[in-house]
Amino acid sequence: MTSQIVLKVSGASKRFGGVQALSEVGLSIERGQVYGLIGPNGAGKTTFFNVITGLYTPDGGSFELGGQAYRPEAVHQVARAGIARTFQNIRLFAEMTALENVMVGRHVRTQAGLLGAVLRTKACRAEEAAIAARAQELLDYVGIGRYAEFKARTLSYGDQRRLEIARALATDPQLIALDEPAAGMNASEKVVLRELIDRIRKDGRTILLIEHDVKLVMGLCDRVTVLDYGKQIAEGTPYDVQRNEKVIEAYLGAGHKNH
Ligand SMILES: Nc1ncnc2c1ncn2[C@@H]1O[C@H](COP(=O)(O)OP(=O)(O)OP(=O)(O)O)[C@@H](O)[C@H]1O
Repeated sequence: MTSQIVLKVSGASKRFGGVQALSEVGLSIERGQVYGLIGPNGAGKTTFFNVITGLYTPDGGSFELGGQAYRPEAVHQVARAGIARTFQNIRLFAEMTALENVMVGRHVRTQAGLLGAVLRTKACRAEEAAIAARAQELLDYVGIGRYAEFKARTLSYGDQRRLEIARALATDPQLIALDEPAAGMNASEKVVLRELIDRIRKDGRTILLIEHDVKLVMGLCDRVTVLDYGKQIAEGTPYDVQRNEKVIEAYLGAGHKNH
């Protein structure tokens, strides 16, 4: 039976010199949930993402994905284990087309070896065609299918963010981690983004989200963890955390620049 808990993290810690960026942070995300990670600037949200996706080596903690222990030691291992992510500062291949960007994501899940690719074997060509077809489907799914042949850098900001989501979906992840997907979007782009995240959830995916737009978080998330100075100060439904005194203090307290 597949586990109902997609991601389980306990005691995740990470220190940078004198800064305890993460201090014993733990959370469990159930299949089909949209889970929010919020907190003021410098709270440790990006560090948490970087730790679970293998970009930073944690100082401590245990990590399970789909009921299996995994060690977040390298980005490609984590991608294979089943976490895909987007970045706060969009990271696309600017000179490649939208379709090619998504095809790169899909290659995580394919078999053809380097030799096959070089020799252009029949099996390899068939696989490549299937990858392209699936990539086009994903571009259609996120609403930018008509830009398949456009270079990534020529797309609008909102469309580049959608392209990153399509690329993440291409790896068929157990968990999709979105790092500030609404950053820099205007109000109408946010509405479309919200619909897209809702659709991804309805289609059975599980989503972890860092987001500063409180309205978006409160409207979309099933549960929320709040970090402050690397510590987890609250966990619960959006309704509950909004009323939590520690959370109110963290956002309103001195020393933080609020969004
Ligand atoms: N690579 C690094 N080297 C040194 N310190 C770092 C590094 N990454 C993060 N930090 C520090 O760790 C703390 C947490 O930073 P982090 O970026 O995780 O916060 P955040 O919640 O994502 O903030 P923001 O909302 O501004 O993106 C901060 O004090 C930051 O300066």
